[in-house]
Amino acid sequence: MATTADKVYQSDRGGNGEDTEDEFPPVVRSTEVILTWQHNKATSFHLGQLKAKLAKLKRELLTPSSSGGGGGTGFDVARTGVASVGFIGFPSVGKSTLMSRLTGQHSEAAAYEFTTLTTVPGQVQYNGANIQILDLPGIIEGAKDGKGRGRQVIAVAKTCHLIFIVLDVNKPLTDKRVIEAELEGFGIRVNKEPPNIVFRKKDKGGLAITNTVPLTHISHEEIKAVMSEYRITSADIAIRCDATIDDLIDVLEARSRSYIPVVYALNKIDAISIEELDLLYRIPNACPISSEHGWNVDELLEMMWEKLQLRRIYTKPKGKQPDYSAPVVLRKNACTVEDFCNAIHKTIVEQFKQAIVYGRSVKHQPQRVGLGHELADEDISESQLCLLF
Ligand SMILES: Nc1nc2c(ncn2[C@@H]2O[C@H](COP(=O)(O)OP(=O)(O)OP(=O)(O)O)[C@@H](O)[C@H]2O)c(=O)[nH]1
Ligand SMILES: [K+]
Ligand SMILES: [Mg+2]
Repeated sequence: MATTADKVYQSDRGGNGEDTEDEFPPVVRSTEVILTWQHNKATSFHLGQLKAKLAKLKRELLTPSSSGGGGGTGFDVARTGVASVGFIGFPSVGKSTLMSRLTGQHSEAAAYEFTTLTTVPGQVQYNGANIQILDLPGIIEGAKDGKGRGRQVIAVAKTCHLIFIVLDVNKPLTDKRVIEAELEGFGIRVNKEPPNIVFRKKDKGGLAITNTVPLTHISHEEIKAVMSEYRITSADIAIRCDATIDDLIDVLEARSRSYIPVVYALNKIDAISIEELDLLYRIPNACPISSEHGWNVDELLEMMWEKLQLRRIYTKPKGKQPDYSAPVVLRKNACTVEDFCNAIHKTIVEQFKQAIVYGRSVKHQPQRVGLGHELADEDISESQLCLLF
């Protein structure tokens, strides 16, 4: 009796010169399909399980208690301002030179590696907002795994609202990918939104997996494998994006993930040609600069402002013009009228009834709004006295 392999062999040889496709018996072809499918199913399950295992191990490695000093405590500094920006990069790319240039705060810069040995904080005022800048020691490849003091350095960056990845344009562009991988390995997600997956654990009822878009990267088998690795037997999993296994794991590991915007500061452009500079401008989220000469740092600050997505709220004394010189600056995820009140004084909310707001967040100019109302950038709110009526 001819085996499948025999038939494939015969078929490959093309029989009597006839069309190969026609000679292939339909029954064998469907067996082939099933075999491949079963193989993939097993592989998928395995892959899902392995990825989940790996993610769990990594998390344990990054938890300070089990890692022997993996936390950022040693390098952390007191936070000031409405947002903080951390500098990450290989040694001697010019982080400290940039720090001194942006903030006026001196941070030792020199031609030898590891000049900076601890976090150096500074501050920049931009659009009326105080923004903290953190110059950090250089990291090397393998930092996330404990090489050098990289883990403490990346742990500080993980608590920042924005990261500047500083790169030396005279070095290979592959350095960009290496640094990104270091951050990713530490649970930082670079210029990414959390995956659109709603996960709800339940006491019973098994796994209910739904998807609103076709899934091209992940099968239900893989999802089940990941869940089994996490010992989750009952849950609602609503997938609303073309998710990968890694996305699913990111949702399960949400507490150890930080979604942080990144700007690539491509430094030392004074050492390259105009043609090379042209190429650098094509890199997304990048800003070519020369820290030493102060070239294009204005554009870098503009990008910083854009990425931080801060909102300026101007106060307006009743019957007078708004005070445009000193806005109350709020972050996008904390910009309600309540946040605004708390930014002025904690006791305001207790007596609050309504606020009078002018600007893009309201339909009518002005409009009376409650504590939950979200304010937009450059809104005007009548002063605290008028909040109470
Ligand atoms: N040509 C040129 N050299 C620069 C520029 N910025 C910094 N440098 C030089 O690069 C060297 C390293 O600068 P640092 O600011 O100490 O670099 P760093 O990234 O803070 O280094 P570590 O703290 O050791 O990680 C110094 O010799 C600087 O003068 C620049 O824009 N152009
Ligand atoms: K240096
Ligand atoms: Mg330095």
